[in-house]
Amino acid sequence: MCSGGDVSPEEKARTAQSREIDKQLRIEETVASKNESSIVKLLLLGAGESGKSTVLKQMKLMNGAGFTPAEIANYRAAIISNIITCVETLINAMDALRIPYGFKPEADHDFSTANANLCPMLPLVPYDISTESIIVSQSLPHLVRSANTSKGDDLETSKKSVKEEGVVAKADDPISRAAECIYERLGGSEHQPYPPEITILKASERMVFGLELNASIPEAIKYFWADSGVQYCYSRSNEYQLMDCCAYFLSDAGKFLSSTFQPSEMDILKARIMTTTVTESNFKVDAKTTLRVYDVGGQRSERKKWAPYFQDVKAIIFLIAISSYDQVCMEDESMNRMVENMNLFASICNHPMFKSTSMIVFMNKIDIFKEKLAKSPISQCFPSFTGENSYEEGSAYFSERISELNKYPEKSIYIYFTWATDTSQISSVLDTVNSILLGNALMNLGMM
Ligand SMILES: Nc1nc2c(ncn2[C@@H]2O[C@H](COP(=O)(O)OP(=O)(O)OP(=O)(O)O)[C@@H](O)[C@H]2O)c(=O)[nH]1
Ligand SMILES: [Mg+2]
Repeated sequence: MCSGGDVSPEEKARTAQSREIDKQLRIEETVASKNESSIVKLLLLGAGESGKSTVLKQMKLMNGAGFTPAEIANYRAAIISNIITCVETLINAMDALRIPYGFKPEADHDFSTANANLCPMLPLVPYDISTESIIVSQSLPHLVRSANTSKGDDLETSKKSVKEEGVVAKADDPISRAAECIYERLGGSEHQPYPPEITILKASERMVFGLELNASIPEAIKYFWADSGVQYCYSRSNEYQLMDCCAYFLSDAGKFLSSTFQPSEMDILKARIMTTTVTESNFKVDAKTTLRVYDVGGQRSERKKWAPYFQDVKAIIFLIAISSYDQVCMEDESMNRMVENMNLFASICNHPMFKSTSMIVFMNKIDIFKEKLAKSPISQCFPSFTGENSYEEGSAYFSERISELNKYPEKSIYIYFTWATDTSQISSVLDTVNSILLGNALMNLGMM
């Protein structure tokens, strides 16, 4: 046994070395634990098609990550699929809404003229608002989606539940009635004299259409999209389920369907792929901090996958398509999309796990919202809206409706109006969000 004084120089060196290693390990542990705590976890939540994956794409672009060749190829296939789906949807909607090809909504469609010239089977009563409901219920009953859409129900609106508040009625005006009269007179869906281009599209099997890209298809789509009846049908797209990228892709289908086509960043931002798996993306924002972003599927069937990601969340960006106020849900046609958004937001915002989680709301798709306001009054679906149908008043109304859902007075809700497919608009919003999330230290890093 050696006493303290008898320690050999080798022994001393080994002890010193061992101490040094222990010290080093402690330093590494501290650094590791510091690294761990610098992961900022952010969830992108919201109903289907609200724009979550589009915001994630923008974050990737802003971070300089771009898209890999495999991703680009995947988006090219998605764009072809989006085009096919949009054409199929519109063809079906033309029959469902009873609109003939070539229909011109801007023509003189005075109801009495329409009766006299196009619909001899109908009684020749002059158009009069007081007889409107009788005429509609006798001749066009299927245009009225449900009993509570009739005009006499206005007095009842204050008693309606949240779900009933967002009732989306089918168009019921002289133009839609004139379209239907002509459609019926031409033989309904069975005997319509479809133009040859439409016949090509109707006859194309989905797979053949998608894979072979038959040379006549792009020309047929060009003709189809230019058709005034199809354009009128498109203007009523809130009455059925149509992708928001429809006009972007169909207006230049020839380019997108060409075999040499390579999608640009904008094409990829516009492409729609429904999310069915939760994805995790990490963005290094500085030497110590990583932003970990989770993108989830927003359709009802996808929401059961959300809960496992709720632990230790620093912030939630909740997306709401503000343009969806006059649309119904894809998964439940009796539910207004905006009402669905509000219910979903309330359940997330007031979840006990998110009592002190920063809640950032993106009221998204303001570009579509602005366009819609001109023809679709907010008050038709939200009778408590009594303002002017302007962007300022409409956005203030929905912003207030969202804010008042928060039941935690100590928690702030940050609301932004976004256009997720516009890189410069969303970048400036994300920069502001950056300062909320990470503080000034992480500003000017070109990422959140
Ligand atoms: N015009 C316009 N289109 C948008 C905007 N934001 C998203 N879109 C489009 O809306 C469609 C749906 O967007 P996604 O990002 O896939 O929606 P999501 O919330 O991820 O949908 P799920 O994955 O089903 O939950 C895509 O075609 C987008 O290009 C916007 O601000 N304006
Ligand atoms: Mg998605």
